[in-house]
Amino acid sequence: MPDARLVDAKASFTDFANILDTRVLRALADLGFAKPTLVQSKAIPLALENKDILARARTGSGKTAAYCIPVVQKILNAKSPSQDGNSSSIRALILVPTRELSEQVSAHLRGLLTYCADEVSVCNVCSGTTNHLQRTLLSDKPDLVIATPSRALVLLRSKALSLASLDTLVIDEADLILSYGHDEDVRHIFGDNYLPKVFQSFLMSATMTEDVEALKGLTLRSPVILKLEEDEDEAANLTQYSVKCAEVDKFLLTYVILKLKLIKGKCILFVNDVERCYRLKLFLEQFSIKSCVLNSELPLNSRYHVVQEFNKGVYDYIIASDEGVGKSEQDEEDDVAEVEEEEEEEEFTSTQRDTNPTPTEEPEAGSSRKRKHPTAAPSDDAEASTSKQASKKRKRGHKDGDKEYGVSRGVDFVDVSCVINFDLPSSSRAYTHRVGRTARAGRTGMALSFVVPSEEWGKNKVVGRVESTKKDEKVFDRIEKEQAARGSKVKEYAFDMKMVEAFRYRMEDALRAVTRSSIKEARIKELKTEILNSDKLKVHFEDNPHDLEYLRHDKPLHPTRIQSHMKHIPKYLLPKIAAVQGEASSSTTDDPGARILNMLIRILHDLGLVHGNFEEDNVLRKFNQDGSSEYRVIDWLASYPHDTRRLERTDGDLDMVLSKKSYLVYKAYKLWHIENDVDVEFQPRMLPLPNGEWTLMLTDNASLWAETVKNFDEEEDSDDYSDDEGEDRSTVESRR
Ligand SMILES: Nc1ncnc2c1ncn2[C@@H]1O[C@H](COP(=O)(O)OP(=O)(O)OP(=O)(O)O)[C@@H](O)[C@H]1O
Repeated sequence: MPDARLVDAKASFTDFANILDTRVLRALADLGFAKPTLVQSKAIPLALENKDILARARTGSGKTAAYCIPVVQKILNAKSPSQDGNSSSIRALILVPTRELSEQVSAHLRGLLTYCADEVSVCNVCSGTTNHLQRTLLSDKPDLVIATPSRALVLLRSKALSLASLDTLVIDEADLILSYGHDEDVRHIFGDNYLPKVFQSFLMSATMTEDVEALKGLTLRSPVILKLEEDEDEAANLTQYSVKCAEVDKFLLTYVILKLKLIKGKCILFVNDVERCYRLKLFLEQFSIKSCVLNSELPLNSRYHVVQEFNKGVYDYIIASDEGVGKSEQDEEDDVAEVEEEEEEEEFTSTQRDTNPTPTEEPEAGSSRKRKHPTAAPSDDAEASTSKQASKKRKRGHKDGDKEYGVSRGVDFVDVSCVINFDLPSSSRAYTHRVGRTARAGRTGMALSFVVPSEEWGKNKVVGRVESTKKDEKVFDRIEKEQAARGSKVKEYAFDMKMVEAFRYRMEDALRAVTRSSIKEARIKELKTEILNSDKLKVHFEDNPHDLEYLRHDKPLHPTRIQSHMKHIPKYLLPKIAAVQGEASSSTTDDPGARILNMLIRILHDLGLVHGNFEEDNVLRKFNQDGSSEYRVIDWLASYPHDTRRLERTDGDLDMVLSKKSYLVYKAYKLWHIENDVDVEFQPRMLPLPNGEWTLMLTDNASLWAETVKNFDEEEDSDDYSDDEGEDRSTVESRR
């Protein structure tokens, strides 16, 4: 459900019963769409009056349905018996900037068409199917085609796609479509006589940019402009922070944030290129922090699957790169700055200049009904500036990889708690879209951006010179200004650097292990795996969709040595548990609940004091990795009052008993871990030992537990609690 402030509280979809087909209304109800969002309630009736529409509404405001609903309805109207419109033709074209978005729009349309799929056919020509299949599908003249501009142009040129009967054209994410390098393609689509003279157009955009202005001139006639401005309150769901730090400190802070779970929930970490994706993934792997990568190199199916699974909650961390786009936008913003400078110079030298520029937002009612020809000569300064920038942009050409990849824009990531701009994007527009992946659908969210000060740039030998962060300060200035104009503030985040510093040694150790060759190796390995997943297994997964759950994208790549001790945070690095410090005073309390609680915290504390070699893998640390688990244990024990007696009884001999228990718990954990090669999410349980004591069990594996208990007698008298992984392994081997 989108943000309540974006929903039209006074309206309901049933209010549209006179203009929308009952099958569409039913599908909307199934999708859980009860009330339209503001952009939907405004756009749908106007669109069904055949008006051209330019809608500017913030990310996550429901723009997709705002155009999909009327487009579907128009097709149903056209095909209704009264219109005698059963002849097949392509009636609507939806242009999107990325293949990710084409998938998302298709999925939304599939939902909308649940009850009329026989009547309205849809073809997504970016879906990764073969050219041959696409041509066959298009020869059947689907009612609705979804494409990126470049894909559409290829098909138009080869005559596989004909738009002669087009009724509706939608350009979604209009502010992005040119920045994905589609500008030439768009100009050809509009300029090479592929489109009929009359059709209805929609331009949907999160921001109003010069690209949108350019498209507006190309495609809209007397449009209705829906501008759903954000006010301060609307932006309040998103809290934005920045940290000025050296390149290497980004790794340090990310390690601390993720390992200590300072952020709860799902997180997208944006980096600026593919290599950085793997560098960060391998770095986190050193600490057994699992993550998936998303970048333009990966096959479309894998990318799509990662997003789906992330949305379902299978993964917590995605490291995404949006390499191509920000660059061109940075150039564009730099160009604007350059052009502005040039103009300032001109202004300075020329007294002839018109000092009253025409207002940018004109009432549209009286404007010409003709669509502007794309090659028309620029008529004013603004267009001259635009064309200067456009020509600069064109000169730069495209990037390698899938230029139609893009996850920072438009993709509906669900329930993301935090966006970390590990690398600051290179434009303020890219920033807006990246942070728009959180605080969606009425939820709160946080964005944290690392900004490398110019005097720190290029100083670290291990991470080298990271070109993309060279202009961080300049870009950040723009970001701050743009956010301020939207009524939002990017606050400075103050980390407790004293606490963080303690982690530096480990961070540096991990960073050194992530060498260039290991990154290269990981990149190739991942690509191979994903291509295999994508192609060879595609058929299998189509037949057995449930098996997809076994296809994981967050497996460790392990091209570099993993140091097992890095997996855990040593006790001395952990923030102190407040209750332990206060135990003396609270132990005298009369409140039995508080006493139990206090004692348990003491026990957990003491569990951290097991003999020397256990330091690296002790149980308390494991608890602390999951910030809430000590409280889970406490909650659990509080609901078992009979344990209290036992614990009180053992209180006098606490150290001895707990050392033994710690050993068993540790042993169980180690065996489980080695056997399964997984990081277990522990659900602590209190279980009886053969000697009548109780201990914490950290695994649900019953046979493993039985094994541990069976060995208990043999080990009972042994003082050797040495941390010998070899011994653990052989125990596992012998059990096999
Ligand atoms: N009327 C509605 N009722 C309930 N949920 C809705 C409604 N409209 C849209 N949503 C949901 O809100 C989320 C955001 O919608 P959508 O992706 O269309 O936003 P958007 O404006 O296109 O955002 P962006 O600019 O980032 O692409 C989606 O999960 C969508 O299913």
